[in-house]
Amino acid sequence: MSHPVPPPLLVRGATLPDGTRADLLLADGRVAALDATADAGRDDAEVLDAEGLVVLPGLVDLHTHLREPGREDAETVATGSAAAAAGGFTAVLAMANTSPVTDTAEAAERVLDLGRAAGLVDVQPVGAITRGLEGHELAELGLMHRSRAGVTVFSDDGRCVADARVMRRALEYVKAFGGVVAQHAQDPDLAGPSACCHEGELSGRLGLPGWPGVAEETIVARDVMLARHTGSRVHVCHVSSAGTVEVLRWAKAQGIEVTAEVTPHHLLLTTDELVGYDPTYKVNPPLRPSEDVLALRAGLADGTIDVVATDHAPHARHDKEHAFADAAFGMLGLETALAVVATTMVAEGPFGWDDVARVMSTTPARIAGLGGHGRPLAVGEPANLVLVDPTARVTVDRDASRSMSRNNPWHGRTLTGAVRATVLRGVVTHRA
Ligand SMILES: NC(=O)N[C@@H](CC(=O)O)C(=O)O
Ligand SMILES: [Zn+2]
Ligand SMILES: [Zn+2]
Repeated sequence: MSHPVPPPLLVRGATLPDGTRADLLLADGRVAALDATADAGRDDAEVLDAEGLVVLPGLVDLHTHLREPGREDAETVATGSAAAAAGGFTAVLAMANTSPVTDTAEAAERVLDLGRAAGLVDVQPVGAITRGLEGHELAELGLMHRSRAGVTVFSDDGRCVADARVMRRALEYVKAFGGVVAQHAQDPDLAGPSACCHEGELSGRLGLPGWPGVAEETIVARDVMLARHTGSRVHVCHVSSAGTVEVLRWAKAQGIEVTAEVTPHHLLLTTDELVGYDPTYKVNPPLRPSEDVLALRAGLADGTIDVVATDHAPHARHDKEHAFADAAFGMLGLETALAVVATTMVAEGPFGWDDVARVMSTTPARIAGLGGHGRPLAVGEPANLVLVDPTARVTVDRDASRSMSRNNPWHGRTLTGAVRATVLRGVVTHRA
């Protein structure tokens, strides 16, 4: 595909993640100059005033549900890409639980092409681990990897690969080409088919069937041992419990190849949200008590949890607006992720912006093997970046979303930090 060459862009007066100030000249899709006088001799450059703004490498989301094909009433690749760009992302991994499931090379290439047609972020398909997400027969892992889509991340997300033998085979298979198996850790026997929130005192009071953190922890414990046994890489999706953080800490100390993500909602929201039975807060894994939230923040701060991933999960009104027990699981996340991380980990936490760049760009790009993303802001690197106003206070309005769906748990909340511009290969994909 041929792209028109974007005009040169001068990002003036930005603060780099390490706190230093610089001008960045972007030309031919790359960082052409980076210093205090980058504008010298480039009168043709369009100027982006970045005074007071932090510049980060474009964000990379390891866990996005774009719903196309199959549920274009909830989201399309185009609307999800627009939401991603508005959230500061330049690349997203599109989960495989679409209809049909992304379990063939053709299906993966179709998602890749839809992403290219939308043109706002790089959409990298995740391949299913098993055919139809059924948990039994391995999908075409090798063919998906060798296809134009170059799939390296495989996940049955939405469902847990409960059969240890299947998980072992998947790990062995992807090892040959350096792939990674991303697990939705939820033991179906321990969690039960109707579980819809955290199992605890509150679920009893509300009369809702719950599932305990141990249903996640036992799967993660099993999977890290399978990763050790096979010498392959496992990634744990949306960690929600303190016990899982302990398992991960132990596994990493052993040198086991495991990485893990936490979602913005699990970093800030707790079971307290459930008292009003609002299905917006129904999500898998469920919101947990504040002890878990604090352990997740500590795990992210000390590197036990590697990345923040959104698990952006749009749902149409007719799937979400039901009694709590009957509503779909999942909540939006792309447009608010950076602000939630800025609020919980920077404004009220131990993170610098270099840490944000690490957990939302550099490390997710490395886990997914996305060469052109998560690169340092340096001369010669692809011009993928986001400009952030670090002190802006923004009250979230779900109706201002680019997503087609409205299941936004942050509606009406005021967060610190706002995305002002997103740039993909030198082209502005979002400006606010
Ligand atoms: N997180 C959710 O509650 N739902 C996700 C599936 C998933 O991430 O497990 C979805 O596809 O809607
Ligand atoms: Zn999941
Ligand atoms: Zn998910």
